[in-house]
Amino acid sequence: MSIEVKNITKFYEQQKALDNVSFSIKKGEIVGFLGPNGAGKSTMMKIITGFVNASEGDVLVSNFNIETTKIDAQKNIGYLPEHNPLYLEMYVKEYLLFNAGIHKVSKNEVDKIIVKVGLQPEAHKKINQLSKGYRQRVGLAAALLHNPEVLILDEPTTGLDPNQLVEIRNLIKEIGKDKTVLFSTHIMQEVEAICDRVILINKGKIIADKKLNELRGNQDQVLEVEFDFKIEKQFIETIPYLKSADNIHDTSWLLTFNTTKDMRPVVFDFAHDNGLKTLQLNAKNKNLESLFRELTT
Ligand SMILES: Nc1ncnc2c1ncn2[C@@H]1O[C@H](COP(=O)(O)OP(=O)(O)OP(=O)(O)O)[C@@H](O)[C@H]1O
Repeated sequence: MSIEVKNITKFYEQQKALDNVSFSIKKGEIVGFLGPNGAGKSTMMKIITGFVNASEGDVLVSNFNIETTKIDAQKNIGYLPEHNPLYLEMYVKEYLLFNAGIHKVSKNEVDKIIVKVGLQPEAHKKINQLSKGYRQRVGLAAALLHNPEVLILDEPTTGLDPNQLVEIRNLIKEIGKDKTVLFSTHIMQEVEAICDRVILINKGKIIADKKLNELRGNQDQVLEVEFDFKIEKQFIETIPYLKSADNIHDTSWLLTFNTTKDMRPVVFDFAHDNGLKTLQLNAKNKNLESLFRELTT
């Protein structure tokens, strides 16, 4: 395992920010850490990276305990904190060389990282002359310099315009091909765009830890269908996998199925075989965004 979080609880004085949180992330996974404001995402990331101590529990990064073997653990971690603290008066390359010095990384590596994160066009500028998207690239470059196995990115896309957003998401996806990545966000679409697993946290507790397709697969399938004639409910109930059928009005029905199989062709054939015409047939499934809202409110 690249990251193992075992029964972490964190108190800030009386307030419990994390409540017995456990999860593990395998080498090479990109995991979205999703939750509303104040859920405990940043606190969890600060504990994983060793900047804050837990009140209870243990974290291992690349098998090193973050509290008892902090230096070894931190060698394996690249961290982009929430507000990406950069020295704004420094030139991009100067800043990265400064970081390279701290990690005892060669100048050569700095040039490679600049190319990797697409900073070449802006590398000659001062950091305070850069757009937010390019500042994020500088933060990412600094996090990647010592070639860590694990990347912890705290809301890396917050405040970016739509173009920069797509660029940074693609970059994270690209970097994630050979790193373990945990990144936080409160945007479900972002998780869908970048990763295949999501850990959902709310009020300090993990409320879901699933592959995205499992999350989707757990949902009932809901179809809204309109026929050209009024029919009896018991007639509709002969359709397989039907969980419930609600008559919205005269000839329109809301059908809920308990299967992942696409039921639209089945409903269409049912109508055809029984001399009915299908005037409308729409999938009404909740998207993951509304599922997230349901789980966290
Ligand atoms: N240093 C601190 N002292 C006291 N309370 C804190 C401290 N840092 C965080 N908290 C509290 O702990 C809870 C979790 O905060 P945290 O920043 O971890 O949430 P988050 O999920 O990262 O939120 P956001 O999405 O808004 O960044 C919040 O109620 C917050 O007010």
